[in-house]
Amino acid sequence: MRGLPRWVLVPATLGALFVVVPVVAMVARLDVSGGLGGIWDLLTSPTATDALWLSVRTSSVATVCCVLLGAPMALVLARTTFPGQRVARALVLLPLVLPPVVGGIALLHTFGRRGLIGQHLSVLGVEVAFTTTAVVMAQTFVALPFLVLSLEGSLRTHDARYEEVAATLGASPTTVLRRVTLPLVLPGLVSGSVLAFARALGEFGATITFAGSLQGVTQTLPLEIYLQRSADPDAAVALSLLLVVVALVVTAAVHGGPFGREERGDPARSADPARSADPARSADPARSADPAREQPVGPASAGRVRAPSGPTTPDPGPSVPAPGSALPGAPVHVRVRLAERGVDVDLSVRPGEVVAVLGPNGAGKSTLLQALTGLLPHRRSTRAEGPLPDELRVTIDGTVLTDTVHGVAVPPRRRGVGWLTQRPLLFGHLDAVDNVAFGLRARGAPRHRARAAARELLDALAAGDLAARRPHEMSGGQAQRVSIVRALATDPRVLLLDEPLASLDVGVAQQVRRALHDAQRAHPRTTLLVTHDLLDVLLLADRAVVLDAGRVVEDGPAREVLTRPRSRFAARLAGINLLAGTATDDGGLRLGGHDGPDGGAGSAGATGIPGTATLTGTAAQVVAGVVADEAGLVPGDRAVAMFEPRAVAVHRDAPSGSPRNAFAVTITSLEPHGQLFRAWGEVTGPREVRDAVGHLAADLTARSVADLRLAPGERAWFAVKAAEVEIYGTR
Ligand SMILES: Nc1ncnc2c1ncn2[C@@H]1O[C@H](COP(=O)(O)OP(=O)(O)OP(=O)(O)O)[C@@H](O)[C@H]1O
Repeated sequence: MRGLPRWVLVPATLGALFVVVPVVAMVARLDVSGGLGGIWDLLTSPTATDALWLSVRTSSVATVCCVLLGAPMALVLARTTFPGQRVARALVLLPLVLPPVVGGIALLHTFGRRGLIGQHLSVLGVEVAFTTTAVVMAQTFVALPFLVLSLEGSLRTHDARYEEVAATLGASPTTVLRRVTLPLVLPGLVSGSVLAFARALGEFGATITFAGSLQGVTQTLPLEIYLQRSADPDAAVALSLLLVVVALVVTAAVHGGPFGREERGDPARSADPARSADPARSADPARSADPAREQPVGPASAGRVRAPSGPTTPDPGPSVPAPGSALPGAPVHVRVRLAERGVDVDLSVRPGEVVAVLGPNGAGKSTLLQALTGLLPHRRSTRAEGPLPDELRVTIDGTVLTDTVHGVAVPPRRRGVGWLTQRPLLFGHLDAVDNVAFGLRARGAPRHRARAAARELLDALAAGDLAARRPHEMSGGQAQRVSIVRALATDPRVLLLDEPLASLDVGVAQQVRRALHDAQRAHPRTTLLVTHDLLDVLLLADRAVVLDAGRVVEDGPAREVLTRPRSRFAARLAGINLLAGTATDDGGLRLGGHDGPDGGAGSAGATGIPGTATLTGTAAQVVAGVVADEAGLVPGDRAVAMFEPRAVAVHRDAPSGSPRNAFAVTITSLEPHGQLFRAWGEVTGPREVRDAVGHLAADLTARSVADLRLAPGERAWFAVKAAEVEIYGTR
């Protein structure tokens, strides 16, 4: 009863009684005066055994027909979209709402001697109506929706990305269906089959209408019960009981068996690091951007790593070159212009380069990666769409993999692109070895060789102890490590990492980061890494690209982007305050005046005192600072002013005295930051100033927080000396 209100028991009990009492009443009605022998004679009479045997046979065949027809129907309904899909689903489920007798009439008009199809079959000497085949057809007609509904529901609750990952590992659509989709939804398929069998077993109306009632041919148990009702009511009750027992045995056997507990083999619920996730951690870059929270990763095990086998020759032998003797990865060029998603990005990546793709939610990072995997739904673009039609173009190592203008679309399995997501997406019905071997087998390697190679790779990447474990027996971090090995096993030319550490605890993330770091050192691959974590950028990336609103707003060497950010997102990630504006003629920064650091609007009037202005948050727009030597700024150039949170002094009242840059703020959050507290304040004042400054961070001691009585929602002033402000150009 945990979590449930007690009153629920009342309707639940009533419902159970509503089902059970009539069955009990029927049993009570049984005439046992002549002893059990009399009942036994009734049940074993030739008509009864014929009917039972026919029912079991036809229901079994009908169930097989339901699986053969219904499983593809469920797949199409759950995994595709097409015009009229709702109508199609309604039609498929029609037999659920139709009285069975109507179904029988419909079948008769289709397959009867003078029916739509039956008349042609008749010519060929094939009669369907009033045969055992007609019984199976009637049962299939009424039972099919049960299987489709059950399986479609199961498919929809399972993440389709398991199948997408399998495709990127090299599996053909049929292999994905056979080795991933069906095992994934097997419990749903079995439940659907049981439902279909039970429905077929009890079928009456359609059968009697379409197949008639001929003993041994079409007279199933429900028909026999109906006929006995007037001839011998006791026999009808005994046979009814028999039907109940058969239905109960079948249902109990399946539900109590290996498929009864769905979660046992359900990878969607296993090894999901999201279980231990701290959502706030990945949502706010500033929170995770604290290098003090983790120790740097060392290349300790890089030299031990051995190479994964090639995609078509899964020989587990070759060693990876020592770190430094970089195998050049493949050069990548990707162009994504999708009006629907507001994304317009053109990116080239050098061979072996690791590019961190940064940006706020909805910036277009996943879209960029999807374009590379070949999983982004698209259609061929035409010039008729306008001057800038949607366009996807992907080349890897000079080979065009996607080109919507020329209609090129190489499927994910032939791209040589490895894809790692936030969830490990390990296949729950396979152990770690078989998960890693999956890609090799999909490329034709014999099972024993693929497994041997997988074992060696797991050992090489320090995950050998997990070899025999299924995903639900692993922690989130262990599953993610196995997932990395699986992605590397097919030796992808390009590796796409879509926040693979985002849901992991700090310590676990460190292990997984180490695994990635070691693998990259041992065998450099061209890599795109989507992350919100400063450490990922610092330790894994050569270059950082910042996206905002579907555009590249910053692109440069990773360390430079973090130490000299030009976009607000990168500044926030790096824990730096960044203000955008234009250079003044005396070394200051006039806020706003151009599109802002991330392309946002902003234009400030020039009423401040250049160079030494105090920002009141209401009227002044010029920030005083020190212009970087190499900036070479001329007045009017786009520029940013940068200062560290620890350089910010916090006051409750407007500061006076020496000239300072001062900002009126409303405190939005306070969070621990190492030994200090970091206060975030939203700048108040005219829109131009708010656009140019946004949020500012200030670091202060716990004592200062207490003395100032700072709390979210309180007003305060953030002040920074001009000497602490660095000004440099943005283009
Ligand atoms: N299937 C889709 N159909 C239509 N638009 C989509 C779809 N998926 C994403 N978008 C839109 O495309 C834009 C880019 O989304 P995308 O998922 O690439 O962003 P992201 O940077 O990866 O965000 P996040 O950090 O939240 O994952 C967003 O405006 C989003 O709403």
